[in-house]
Order: sequence, then structure tokens, then C-alpha cells
Amino acid sequence: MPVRNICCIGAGYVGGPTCSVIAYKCHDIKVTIVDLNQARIDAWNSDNLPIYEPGLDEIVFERRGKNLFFTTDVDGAIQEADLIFVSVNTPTKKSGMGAGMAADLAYVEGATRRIAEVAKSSKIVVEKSTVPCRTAQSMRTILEANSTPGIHFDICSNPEFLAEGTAIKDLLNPDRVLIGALQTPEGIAAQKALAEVYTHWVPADRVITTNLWSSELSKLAANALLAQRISSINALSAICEATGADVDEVAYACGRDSRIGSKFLKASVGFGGSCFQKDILNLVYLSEQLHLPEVAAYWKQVVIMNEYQKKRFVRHIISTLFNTITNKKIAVLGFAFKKDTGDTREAAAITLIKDFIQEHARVAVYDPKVDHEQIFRDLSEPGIVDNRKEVEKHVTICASAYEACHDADAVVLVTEWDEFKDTALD
Ligand SMILES: NC(=O)C1=CN([C@@H]2O[C@H](COP(=O)(O)OP(=O)(O)OC[C@H]3O[C@@H](n4cnc5c(N)ncnc54)[C@H](O)[C@@H]3O)[C@@H](O)[C@H]2O)C=CC1
Ligand SMILES: O=C(O)[C@H]1O[C@H](OP(=O)(O)OP(=O)(O)OC[C@H]2O[C@@H](n3ccc(=O)[nH]c3=O)[C@H](O)[C@@H]2O)[C@H](O)[C@@H](O)[C@@H]1O
Repeated sequence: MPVRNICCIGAGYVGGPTCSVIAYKCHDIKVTIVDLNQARIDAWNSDNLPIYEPGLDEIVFERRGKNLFFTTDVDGAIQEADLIFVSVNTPTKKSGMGAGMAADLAYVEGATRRIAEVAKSSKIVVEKSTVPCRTAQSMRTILEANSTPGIHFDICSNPEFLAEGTAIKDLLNPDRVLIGALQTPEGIAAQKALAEVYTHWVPADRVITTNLWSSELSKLAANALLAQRISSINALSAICEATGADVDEVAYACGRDSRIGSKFLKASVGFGGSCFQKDILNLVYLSEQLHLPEVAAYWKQVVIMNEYQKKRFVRHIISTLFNTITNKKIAVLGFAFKKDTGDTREAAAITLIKDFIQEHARVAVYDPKVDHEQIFRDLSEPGIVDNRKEVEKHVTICASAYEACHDADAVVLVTEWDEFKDTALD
């Protein structure tokens, strides 16, 4: 049976854009995106969408109210749907077993339990969130144990590979769509039904089907391999600085080898974003649980190198400014974790600025998209009394790059926003 009604649980950076694109490309499918967060849903229903992503507004504004809906009526949307994407957050656990490493699956479990409790007909449930390998097994156990008799659930894994800032481009023209399912007749039928949603616009040869566990692991593996390339080039950048080699030239020379390839070899102050670190730590935890300590140590080094790169950058600035930045003005251009997004999760700028504050510098920040309040929130460590005051004492948020750079002792270019390329400094 072709899919006619989709519900997406989680109206975040993945659920929002992904399911909006499905609605845009599949006019014969009704798509309802739900979230518990009323403010987020209100924003999706307004002129000011909660996420900045080039091309997103046009797509949402064209389909909203036709076959694309945003609501907090989670139960109603679950009941109507024949296919449900679970696209909720899976952050690193903050406490308990696996704290600081394992993925917190409480939101995935919460959404799965809700489906089991309220569904009145059989459904295909699709794991869209990034999860540890074999999570689909736990979801199946929950669904089977808690649902009404006679109702059947098929689970597919369909990890998302979009990158923020290019989400719409990535969704409209993906390198591949990955769909894993149990290799039973029902599992294969569910896999086919989901594949048919994507082949409304994605060439069939780009839709890859695998077993459930390969699909779940491929997502963690892809992010780990991408982050590993960045840590590799950043490690080489330290050697370049000590020898006079130029890391861009080294990256170019290596990238021209078609076996290596040129993408993801840009040396940086360290990767940020909500997923690379989280997903590698998730892989490290999985390796430890599987009693593979050497494998765990191998992947952990990618994160260790990333932290080293950020600290090395701060040390370099301080030593260049005669070993002290007390009372000196440091202009920080860019706060988001990369250009073309307002997302600041795990942004390198947060670590750098906190270090500058510790050194008693005056910091002037400018970012074209990040909300001022968000910057203060990110810089104020929770739980430390008066920390917010301390941050406000040291940090000024500016309305332009020129204002931030005026009379600065150092200009730190953290996020590669295009407008900085054209910013001429006196
Ligand atoms: N941000 C990104 O670029 C990418 C993220 N991912 C993965 O996708 C998943 C989602 O990530 P984001 O969209 O960035 O997270 P997000 O935090 O922006 O959005 C998740 C949303 O789910 C909602 N939610 C949580 N539990 C719920 C429930 N029981 N019922 C209804 N709504 C609920 C939250 O309120 C939140 O709005 C994560 O597993 C992440 O690792 C995968 C690829 C790219
Ligand atoms: O699972 C996810 O969340 C997503 O994670 C990344 O996407 P994203 O984090 O949005 O952005 P990237 O373009 O991968 O950049 C991540 C970080 O690496 C940095 N980076 C990237 C490329 C590079 O060559 N050098 C480098 O330092 C960026 O500046 C940024 O801080 C992956 O690219 C997506 O495929 C994946 O779906």
C-alpha cells in the first residue's frame, strides 16, 4: 500500500526540513510535523521559522496549509498516519550509566511509547534520529509490548545525512538515501513503501536498502569518518605551523589524489555542531560495551585531537599577544558552528571565548545570524552563580564585523561566513 499520510515526531533541524521537503515533492501525501514544544510549533506556523536554512522558507510557505501541517496534537497525528518518522533529539547522556558518552534515548523511548499507546491501526515506524546500533530492537519490544492487539508495527531505519546550512540542497539532491529493515516479507514491504516516498524525486539507484543494523551503524560510521578527516588535517596543521609547510597546500596536494578526495580537508579551529562529537562518543561507548577497547581508543582520539586543536588555537593567540590578553580586545567573527546556520551547538567559538574570559580579555562578538541572548546563554555555564554577570562584563555583542574589529588587538575568524571574505580591515 502506498504511503498517504506521514507524521513526523520532532520539529527540529532534521524533522522540520526533511518532512517539509517530502511534502514539497509529494503532493499526494499529507505530512504532519508534531512537537511537544508549543513555541517551536508556533514559529513553524509563523512567518519567522524557528530554523534558518537557505531555501527552507520558500518550501514551507508553498506547502503549509495544503499538505504540510505543524501541530502539537501528537496523538491525533499518530492516529491518522500510516508512516511515522521518529526524529527526536538523541543528545549525549549527562548523568547515569554512560554519562558523557552514550546517547540519551529517553526521547526516542518517549515517542515510541506514545505511538504504542495511541495507535489504533498498523503503522510503519521509521527511526530518523541518529541512534546506537540495535535501537530498533528496543523500539520493537516497546511497540509490541504496549500496543492494542491486532495492530502491527514495522520498523525501518532511515538515518539522515543532511548538513546544516545546506539542508535543503542535500535533501533535494541526496548522494544516497539509506533504508534498513528486517529482512522478513513484512520488513521488506515496509522498506519498499518508504523507498517509494523518496523515489518521488530521488533516482531509484540512490536509494540503498540494507538490513536494520547496517543502516543504524552506517550513520555513526559516516559521521565518524567525516570527523576523522577533519582531525587528521588539523593534526597536520600543527606540523605545518612548526615546519613552514602550508596546510591548505598540503590539503590541496593530498586531495588531488582521487583515492583521498578533496572534500572535508579544510583545517579549522576544530569541528563543532550537535552531532560529530556526540556520534563519535556514541561509537566509542558502543565499542566499549562490545569489549573492543582498542577500537574505542581509536575513535576517541578523533575527539581528543579536536579539543587539542581548540586549545592550541587559544595558546597561539595568547603567545602572539606577548603572553597576556588581560584587558586586550579580542574580536570574534562568527559564533555559529559553521556558516549559513544560526545553530551554536558545540560551536568552537564557545570554548574559545570561555578561555578568553578566563584570561580576562574583553571580547567583541559578531555573528550575522545568532541571536544575542543565545550567545549569552551559551557562554554562561549553568549552575555557576553570577557567571552570567561575569560573561556580560567581558563580552560585547556587536551589530557588524567592523564594530567588533574596531580597536581590537586581535581578530579571530571562527565561522567562515561569506560576508567576512569581503570585510576589509584598516
Ligand atoms: N541537526 C542535524 O543536522 C542532524 C541531526 N541528526 C539527528 O537527528 C535527530 C534530531 O536532531 P535535531 O533535529 O537536530 O534535534 P532538535 O533538538 O532540533 O529537534 C528534536 C525535537 O524533538 C522534540 N521532541 C522530543 N521528544 C518528543 C516527543 N516525545 N514528542 C514530540 N516531540 C518531541 C523536541 O521538542 C525537539 O523540538 C538527532 O538524533 C540527531 O543526531 C541527523 C542528521 C543531521
Ligand atoms: O549527523 C549530522 O548531524 C550531520 O553532521 C554533519 O553535518 P553538520 O554537523 O551539520 O555540518 P558539517 O558541514 O559536517 O560541519 C561540521 C563541522 O566540521 C567543520 N569542518 C567541516 C569540513 C572541513 O573540511 N573542516 C571543518 O572543520 C565545520 O566548520 C563544522 O564546525 C555531516 O556533514 C552530515 O552528513 C550529518 O548528517
